[in-house]
Amino acid sequence: MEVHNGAAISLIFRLELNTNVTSFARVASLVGDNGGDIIAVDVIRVSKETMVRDVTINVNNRDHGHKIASLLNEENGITVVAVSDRTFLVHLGGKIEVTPKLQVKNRDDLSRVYTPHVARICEAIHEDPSKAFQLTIKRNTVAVVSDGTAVLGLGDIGPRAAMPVMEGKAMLFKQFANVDAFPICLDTKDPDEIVSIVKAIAPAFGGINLEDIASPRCFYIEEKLKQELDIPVFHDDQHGTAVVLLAGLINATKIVQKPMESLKVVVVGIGAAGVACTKMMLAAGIKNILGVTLEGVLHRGKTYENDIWNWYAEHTNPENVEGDLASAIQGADVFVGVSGPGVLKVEHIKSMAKDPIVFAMANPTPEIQPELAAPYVRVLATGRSDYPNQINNVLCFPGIFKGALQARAYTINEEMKLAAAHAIANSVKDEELTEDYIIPSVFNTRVVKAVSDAVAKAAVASGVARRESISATYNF
Ligand SMILES: NC(=O)c1ccc[n+]([C@@H]2O[C@H](COP(=O)([O-])OP(=O)(O)OC[C@H]3O[C@@H](n4cnc5c(N)ncnc54)[C@H](O)[C@@H]3O)[C@@H](O)[C@H]2O)c1
Ligand SMILES: O=C(O)C[C@H](O)C(=O)O
Ligand SMILES: [Mg+2]
Repeated sequence: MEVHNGAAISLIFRLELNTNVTSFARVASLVGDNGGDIIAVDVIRVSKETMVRDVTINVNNRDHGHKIASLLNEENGITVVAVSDRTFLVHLGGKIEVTPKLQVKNRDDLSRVYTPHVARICEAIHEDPSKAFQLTIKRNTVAVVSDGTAVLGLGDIGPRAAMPVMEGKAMLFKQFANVDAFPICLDTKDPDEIVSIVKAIAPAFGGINLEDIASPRCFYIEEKLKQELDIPVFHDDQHGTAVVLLAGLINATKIVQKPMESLKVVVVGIGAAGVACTKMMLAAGIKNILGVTLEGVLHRGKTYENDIWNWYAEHTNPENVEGDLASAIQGADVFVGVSGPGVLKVEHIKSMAKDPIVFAMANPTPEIQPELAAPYVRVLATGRSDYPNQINNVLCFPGIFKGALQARAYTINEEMKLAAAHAIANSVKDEELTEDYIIPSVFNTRVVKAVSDAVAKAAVASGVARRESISATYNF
């Protein structure tokens, strides 16, 4: 079986065929024989002797694409005019734009949306700042803030390179929950500076979604902002991931018929996601959790430079196991990977308890390739959309913010996160539940509605809502 490290790349080859010399069938066989997968063909131009076609071909990686391009070019009667990567094409000029809600058609309209009449709106908000929720975009707008230090599993690639991910998150906020979101990538890694910038931009927003900020700084930044702001501040890589992980685990344990409290769980990568997932699992009643870092299993008897690891060692690993992943994973029921590619080996899985549950959630390349793990596991999930069971925070952040905004919540608290996790888990009905369907699809529109309703209700019940009469509107 072909094992690839990334998702298949879709390339559009613009080919000019000399129809006196060759035919399209020759292209198809050359591509097919060399492992390419033709998924679409468009005719661009036809003349007496030539035909120009755009042929969309899925290849394994860039080298594979280059190889197919040279083979086609070497063939008599075929000229490769251009090759475009479809993923780059969808990113040209960015992925989002600002669209006005109404048209300014005449001077009268202009005087209302802008000077002079807008001044009355400004004064009304000046007199009563809570009116910002009624009279500005604040009520439905979230800032997606990153410093580019932990972008997916790519690491510290900087604020410019982080933008495509943040634009993607903004797109998903809009498409799935009709929440407007702005990507804001900051050219600073100074935690206090980040806090003060986010605080300063907060008036425009109803919520702050922190994204891809490396640990341990992310904990300080989030805590400080939560203290300073009266709108929800939510580090997606921590809490969004933890919510979806818990949802997946609730359903996976139904399949293997093991009670939560009995589970032994190994978490690899004790950063933002790993810490939050662990806290969520502890809250769900799991007692035996072991955290594995590059230095080995976190245990008591050692003082770590990273303070959160000292907390971790205190609150997990009841038997105070030492050593590496191989020793930690013996007899484990669940593997949770939020680290990087290639961490988990088949040998590790073979040493797990019966019916192993493996959640290899590193992006874009999981801790083990699903094709390698599949024969040895009972339930397998990744963070990616191209395999079954996508455990990804996209199942949480649109709905949890929608619910929080709907309730005009001050914060997103534990009750709201738990409500979101159960709403996601319950979106898969018992009769639908299988090893390959423990978590609903991102495209299941029931999920956002279920999550936002449950979260808004939990906000009211836990006393953090500014608005108690909640009726959501969904424009999809
Ligand atoms: N599927 C999802 O929804 C989801 C959500 C959040 C994060 N993630 C993924 O989880 C990973 C971590 O993200 P984060 O935000 O927690 O980043 P982070 O930088 O806060 O933490 C990553 C941690 O993993 C550790 N690590 C890296 N390689 C390791 C290895 N081989 N063994 C042990 N530890 C290792 C790092 O030292 C660091 O402590 C990334 O790949 C990210 O894409 C997935
Ligand atoms: O961006 C994603 O796909 C999930 C998560 O936020 C991550 O950082 O990997
Ligand atoms: Mg992220």
